[in-house]
Amino acid sequence: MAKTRQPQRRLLESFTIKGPDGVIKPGDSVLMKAPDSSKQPYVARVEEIEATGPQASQVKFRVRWYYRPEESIGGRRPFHGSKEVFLSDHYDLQSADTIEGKCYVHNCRDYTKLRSVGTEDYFCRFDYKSATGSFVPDRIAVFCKCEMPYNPDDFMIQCEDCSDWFHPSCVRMTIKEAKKLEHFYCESCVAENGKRLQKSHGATEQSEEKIENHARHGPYLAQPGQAYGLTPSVHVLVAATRYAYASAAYRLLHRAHCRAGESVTPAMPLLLHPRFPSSHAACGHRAVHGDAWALHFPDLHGRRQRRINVACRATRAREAPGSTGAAVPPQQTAPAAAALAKEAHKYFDHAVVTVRAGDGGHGAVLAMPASSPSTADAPKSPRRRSDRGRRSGGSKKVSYKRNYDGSVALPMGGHGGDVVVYAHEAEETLLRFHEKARYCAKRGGNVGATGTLSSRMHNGFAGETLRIPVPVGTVVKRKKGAVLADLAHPGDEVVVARGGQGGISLIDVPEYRRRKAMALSPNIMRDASDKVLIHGQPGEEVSLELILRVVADVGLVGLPNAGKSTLLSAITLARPDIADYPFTTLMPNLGRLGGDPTLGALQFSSEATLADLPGLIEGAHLGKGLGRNFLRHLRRTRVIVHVVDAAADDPVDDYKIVREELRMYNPQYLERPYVVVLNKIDLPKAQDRLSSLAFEISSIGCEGCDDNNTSKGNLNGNTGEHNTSSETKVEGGEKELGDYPRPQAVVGASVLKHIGIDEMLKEIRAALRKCFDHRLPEP
Ligand SMILES: Nc1nc2c(ncn2[C@@H]2O[C@H](COP(=O)(O)OP(=O)(O)OP(=O)(O)O)[C@@H](O)[C@H]2O)c(=O)[nH]1
Ligand SMILES: [Mg+2]
Repeated sequence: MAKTRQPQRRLLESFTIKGPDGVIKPGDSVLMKAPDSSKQPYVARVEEIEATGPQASQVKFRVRWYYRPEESIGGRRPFHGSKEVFLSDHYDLQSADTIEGKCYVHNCRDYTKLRSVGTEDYFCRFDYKSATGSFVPDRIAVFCKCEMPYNPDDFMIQCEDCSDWFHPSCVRMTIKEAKKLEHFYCESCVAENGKRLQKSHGATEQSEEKIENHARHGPYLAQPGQAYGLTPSVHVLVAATRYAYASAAYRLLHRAHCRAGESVTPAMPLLLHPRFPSSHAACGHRAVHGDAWALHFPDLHGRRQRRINVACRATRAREAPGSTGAAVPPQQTAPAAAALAKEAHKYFDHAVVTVRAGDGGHGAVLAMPASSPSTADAPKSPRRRSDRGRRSGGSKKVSYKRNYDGSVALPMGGHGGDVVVYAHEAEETLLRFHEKARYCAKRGGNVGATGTLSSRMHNGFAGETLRIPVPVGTVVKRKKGAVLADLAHPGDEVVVARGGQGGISLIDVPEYRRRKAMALSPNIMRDASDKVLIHGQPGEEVSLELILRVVADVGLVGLPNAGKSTLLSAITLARPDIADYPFTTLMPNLGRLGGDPTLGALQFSSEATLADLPGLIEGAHLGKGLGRNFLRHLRRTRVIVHVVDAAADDPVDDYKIVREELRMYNPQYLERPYVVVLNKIDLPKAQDRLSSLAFEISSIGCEGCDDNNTSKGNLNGNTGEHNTSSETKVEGGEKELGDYPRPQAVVGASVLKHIGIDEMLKEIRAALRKCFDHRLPEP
């Protein structure tokens, strides 16, 4: 039998087809006719050109197919571009007749730089394994807060600060609006802005630090007329970033030395408290808008005198009254004013924060694995013929996790993290919430985005709950809304924002396999609108108001310098600042009073927490001095202790001033049991008039009306209070001071010299016991 000779095969360097740019070489990309003319042509890369004869029909192309997203297992995903193709490991031999023309497959970066994208332009960023449906690389960088891989078809905007990219819809903008933007800053950069503003003053930071150090190591008594020369730029910076500092100092000056009509002069001594810069000292104080003035004080070692020119919310420059050149030039005050307007007051007991729970993680569109029995039903297409054998090889039944009803349990995106606020004993103030006012919990994890359904597939991990500690006694409420919780005890907590639910996963199956797949799971992807199901739900975002009410049984009140802090330090282990100038105490100090050993423990044990409040002055209820900010802290106290300086000019008047301020702020404070301590009786002036003072004070008030005072009063800290959203002043009661109960006791003491302490403690404990008595149910 004659042998048939195989035609000799030779490789060509190029082959020319009809049309412009018709020379095709190995490595070029080509479009190849689909068997169905209504379909898009296939894209392939030419590997070799071989010819078995001179005719065109005898030329064959060895090609490597590019897959379109629709043709891949798992199908098109939201981040796939319309011109995206994947370079597969699927090789084929195709006749030269099937080539339609040349095309260009760019890498992703070059593609995004194209000025115009023609019909023959494509891009490729993944290699694709057609047998398993896996991609190389299997992970790519994600952008935007929705954590989507980049889709070149989607318009995105870039934050000028952090350089992150965002979809306009994810930052609540339309594409049109986004295109109009000249500058864009993302939310987190805007929130950080305050800090950045300060950092931008790098050149002057050192001077500022010195000033802060100086203030921290005070107090200092400045000498008049001496100046420390800071450059003009520094003093503007001081005005811009140290508002609390400046205005607090100003207030002291004003309080101590200025009467109506007088103005601040540089000849006045000035006291600076170490805690001014970081404390709430300036809260409630409103220096005259546009005022500029000079502060004089020695440096840390007392060697040099410094002068800082400051402007308080200076919208216009004006010469400091009687100052030695303290006027702030207008061109320098303008930026300062802008910065000042942005700077918030720093209340230690009030803060507004925004919290955002984590978004739910995304589910995924999963493909049935190749080993699924239904794969055998795939239609026969010329280009898939070559790898059919490989894919249908495994007919082993795959076991999946199943729900109770027998359907396949598909993995879900992780739940977004909740936000919880809880009371923690280690926290003392809300000051840190002025530094950082936005808190975000973590989002849930996504289900593997390029996954194929397998029995080992897990749910996305749940976002961690964000737990925010606040001081015990903090009231958490929605901003301008309802109270969510009163965290009065350590460990109390409230969930303020709930994380979003994770998205579900879907099985993506072609039409011909759908019926079988439906039997497997109810989550069969039908159309593009199902995307919503796979996206995790957004986490809640709420603005919260945090209001701290000190939790104390006994409140110490009195004029500045009366000796409240000294009293606290004498009977508890607390060590508050004590000094012979007004407003030494700027924040309430707490101390724990031990139980009375003679009483035994349990309910009549007189263990109690004492709060030493900053000094009250006349007009405190209207915001004068520091007092009004702290009157709210009496809300939870059961007993009030009035500390009166018995050596003062008019102690009775001092006592009445404080009582009147309490009445004007909240008349119910006057209904609580109270003890008056006539302090400083070690001084001869006080000793001489002690008995007359005690008589006079104990006769202020009505007899007999104190029997029911504790029941009306706030025994548990809330009863009968005006429980409004913020601390509301109860305007003027009908009653006069004389209509309220008399003191439980008036005791003379010298807390400094430890005279009369025992008697004073006995009276305080008796008053506390009285409260407990009223709390007990009737026998
Ligand atoms: N002689 C005498 N001086 C006292 C006595 N108690 C307090 N002082 C002095 O009074 C001054 C003021 O004391 P503080 O305890 O700081 O007064 P305060 O009421 O807490 O003052 P503010 O915090 O400013 O409201 C200090 O110099 C104390 O030494 C006392 O019993 N006798
Ligand atoms: Mg004090």
